[in-house]
Amino acid sequence: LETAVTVTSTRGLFSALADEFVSIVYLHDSLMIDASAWPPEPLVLDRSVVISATPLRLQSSILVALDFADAASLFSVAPNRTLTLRGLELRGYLNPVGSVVRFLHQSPGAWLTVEDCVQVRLAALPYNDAVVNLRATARPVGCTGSAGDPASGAAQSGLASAAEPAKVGECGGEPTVSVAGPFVYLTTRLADPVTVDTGIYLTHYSSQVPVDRTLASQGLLLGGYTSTDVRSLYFAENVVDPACLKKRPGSECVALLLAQLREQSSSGASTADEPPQENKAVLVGAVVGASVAAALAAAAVVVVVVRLRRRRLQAPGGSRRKSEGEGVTPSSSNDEESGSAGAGADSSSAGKAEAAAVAAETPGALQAPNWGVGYGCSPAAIGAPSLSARLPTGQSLNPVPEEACMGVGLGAREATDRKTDAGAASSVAAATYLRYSPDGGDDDTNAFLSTLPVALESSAPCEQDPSPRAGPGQGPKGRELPDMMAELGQLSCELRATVGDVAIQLESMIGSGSFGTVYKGTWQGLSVAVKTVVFSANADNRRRALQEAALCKSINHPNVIATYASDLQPIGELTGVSAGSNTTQPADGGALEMARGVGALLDWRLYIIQEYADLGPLRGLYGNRAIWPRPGIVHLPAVVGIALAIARALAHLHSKRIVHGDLNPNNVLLKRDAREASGFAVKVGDFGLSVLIPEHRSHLSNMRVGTMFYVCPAVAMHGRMGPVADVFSLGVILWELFWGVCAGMRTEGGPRYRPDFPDFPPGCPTAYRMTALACLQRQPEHRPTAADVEGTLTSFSQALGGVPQVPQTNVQPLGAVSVILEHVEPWDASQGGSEMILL
Ligand SMILES: Nc1ncnc2c1ncn2[C@@H]1O[C@H](COP(=O)(O)OP(=O)(O)OP(=O)(O)O)[C@@H](O)[C@H]1O
Repeated sequence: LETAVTVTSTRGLFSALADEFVSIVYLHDSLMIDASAWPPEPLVLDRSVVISATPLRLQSSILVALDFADAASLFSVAPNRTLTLRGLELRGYLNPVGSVVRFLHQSPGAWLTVEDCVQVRLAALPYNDAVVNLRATARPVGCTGSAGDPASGAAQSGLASAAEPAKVGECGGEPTVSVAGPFVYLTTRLADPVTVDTGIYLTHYSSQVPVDRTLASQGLLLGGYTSTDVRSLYFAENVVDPACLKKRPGSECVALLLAQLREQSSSGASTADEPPQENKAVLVGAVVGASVAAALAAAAVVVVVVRLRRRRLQAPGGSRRKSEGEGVTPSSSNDEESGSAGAGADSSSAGKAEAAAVAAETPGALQAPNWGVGYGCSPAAIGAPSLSARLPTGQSLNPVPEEACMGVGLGAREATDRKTDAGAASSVAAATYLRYSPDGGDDDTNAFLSTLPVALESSAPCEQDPSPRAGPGQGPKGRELPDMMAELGQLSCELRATVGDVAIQLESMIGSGSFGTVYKGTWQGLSVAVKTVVFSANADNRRRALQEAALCKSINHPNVIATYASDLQPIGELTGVSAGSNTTQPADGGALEMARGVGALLDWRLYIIQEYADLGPLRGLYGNRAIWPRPGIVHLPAVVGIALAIARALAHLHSKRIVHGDLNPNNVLLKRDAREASGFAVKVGDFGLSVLIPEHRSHLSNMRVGTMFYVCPAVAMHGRMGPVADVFSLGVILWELFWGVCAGMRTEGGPRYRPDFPDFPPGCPTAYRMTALACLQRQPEHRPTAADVEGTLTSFSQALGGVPQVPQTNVQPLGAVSVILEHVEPWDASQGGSEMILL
C-alpha cells in the first residue's frame, strides 16, 4: 500500500516529505518553491519517495511545472533510497553551471531518478558540447553501457523509446543521449503548448554526481548521489555562443551569458521563449501518457489529501527566479538586494525622486536621515540588545537561518552561489532611491540614469598608485607603447621579474563576479582564492582588472584580504610565453618585447592570487543565531568587533588615498581564525571598483558605480567618489550588523530599504547608534572619517569590556610569484570532456 498526498504549497510539500508514511507526493498544479516557507535545516528522506504529477495530469499528458526557484539544500536522501521526479516540468533547480541539483543536500549513496520530465535551464552550453560532456561523464559503478551516439537513438524522432521504465535504484537499460527536436509539450505553467526546437533527449542515462563542497562555507553541501534520467528532455532557453568556448571555460561562458540575460531582463528585454500557438504535445502525449500513467495505474494509491487550487507560475522572463530575475550591473555584486546602481528603463521616476531628495537634504549632525515612509519600528517587537550574551565557542556559522535577508525572499546561504548571476538590476537600483523622498526630480537624475553603468574612465591611472610594487604604469618604457600594451607589458614585466614558479592546484569554483571567476586553490600548502579576469585590449574591463591587481597588491593590513601575487597570461595560440615557465618567458623587460611582438593578440587572462576567506562573505553570517538570537537582540561584542575591523580596513585604505568604492556585506569576507574571540577574522576584499584619489583632491568625478543600498547618494547622483562614500556604505553595514539582516528588501513595489532602516531600537547603545547615523548623513561633509569611526568603535569596545584587538599582522603577503595554473586552460571545444557541465 502506498500512501499518496496531493500538495499545493511549499509547506504542504515539506509536510508530505516529512511524513514517513507518504511515499508519493502528487502535484496537480504548478508549484514554485518558496524557500522562506521551508525550515532552515535540510529534511532527511530516509525512504524512497516519488514526486509526481497527479494521475489525471499524467493521463491528459500535461506536465506539472515545479520550479525550485534555485532553493538549495531543501532535503537530503539517505543512502540506497531514491527520489523520483515524474511527469514534471522542472525549472530552477540545477546549478547555473554544472550538473548539481541544488535542492538536494549532499546525499552520498542516494539515487535521483528523473522520469518523463522536461528539464529547463535558463542558459547552457551548445547542445553538441553538452553531449560531449555528458558522454564523457563516467557511468556509476554497476551501470552498464556507454552514453551512446549523439546522432542516433530512439529519441531522434522525438518519441519515447520502447524501453522499460526504470526500477527504483537501478540505472535502467542502455543509455541514450541525443540531440533531437522539435518537441512540443503541455505544461500547467502556460496555457499554450511549448515548442522546443532542439533539446537533448536522455533515456536511462546515469551519472555519478560528484560531491560538491564549493559552497560548504555557506552550509551548502551538494552532490554525492547517482542521477538517472529516464525519457527526459533537457533544453536551455538560451545557449552559449560557441565562439566564447574557444577562449574560455564553459563555466565562464555560461556565467557571462547569464550576466547578459540579467542585464537584458533588467532593461526590459524579455528573455522568455514565447510559446507558439500551434502544434500539439507530441513528446508528452507519447511519453507521459503511455508509460508513466500505465505504471502508476498498477499501483494501489490512497489519496490522503486532495486540495486542488489553481496556482499559476509567472511566465518565463518575469521575476520568477530569485537568482535569475534580478541581478546587478557588470560593475558590482549580484544580489537582488545589493544590485549595483545602474540605468533602468522603468526607473526614471524613482531616480527623479532621489535627485530631489539629495538636493533638499537635511543637515544636522546626528539626526536620522529621513528615508521615507516606513521609518521607525516598534520597540516592543524588537526588544533590547543583550550586552552580556557570549558567542558560544565552536558554534557553527552555517547554515544561516532562512529569515536572514528574507525581505528579498532569499536565504543567505544562497547568496554566494548567486554570484554567477552577474546581470544588471539597474531598474531595481534606481527604484531604490524612491525611498529617499517623495518629491519630484530633475534633469540630473536623467543624466544619472542614462549614463549608468559608467566605466572607470575617470579613475586614477596606475602611475598614481602609492605602492612601489604597484603594477601597470610603472614600467621603465611604458609610455613609449600604446596605452594598452604598456599596461599589459609593464604589469607582466613586473610580475615575471619575481619568478619563483609555484604551481597552484585549483580545486573548485567559488563564484563569479561581474568581471571574472574566483576559484579556490592551494598554493604552497596554503588555501588561496584565485581571481581570474579575461579581457581584450580594448575591453571596458581592462582598466578595472589591471587596476584591481595593482591596488590590492599595494595594501597590507590584517583586515584586508591579502594579495599574494598576480599574473597576466595571453590567451590563444602563443605557446611558450606562459608566465609559469621561466625557461620560456622573456627576461626582465622581455614582456615589453612580447607585447610589441604580439600586437594582434587581443585576449588576456589576469590572475590575482589572494588569501582564501573560508567562511565566505559577511552577508552569509547575517541571521546567525549565535550573534543575532532574535531581531534587535545582538551579541554586541561580536558585532562591534566586526564593525571595528571594517572601520580599521577603511581607515587604512583612506590613509593611502584609496577609496574602496563598493563596500557591502558581500565584499567583507570572513576567515576562520582561532585567535579571534568570535573564531573568525574580518577582511575587506574586492577592489574591482577601487580608485586612488590624487593628492589635493577630495574625490573623483563621474564615478557612478557601486552597489544598490550601499552606494552613497552623492556617488549615485553626481558620480562623486571619495572616502566619504565608503563611510556611507559603512553606515549601512553598521545598521545591518545590529539587526543581522540586509538593509534592502524586495517589495511588490520594487526594492526598498527595510521599513525600520535606519532606525535602531531604544536599547541600542547610544555610541553605536550615533556612529551609524553619522555615517548615513546625506551631506558628505557631515559624515565622520573612517578613522573617526574606528576611534569611536575602539572606545566603545573597550567600554564594553574589550573586544580583543585585531592582531596587527595575522596575514603576511607572501611576495610575488609566477604561477602555473594547472587546471584552467583555454577551452578547446573540439577536445571536449574536461568540463563537467551537464548542459
Ligand atoms: N579571497 C576570497 N576568499 C574567498 N572567497 C572569495 C574571495 N574573493 C572572492 N570570493 C568570493 O568569490 C565570489 C566572486 O567574487 P568577486 O569579487 O569576483 O565578485 P563579486 O564581489 O561577487 O561581484 P562583483 O565583482 O561584481 O562585485 C564571491 O562569492 C566572493 O565572496
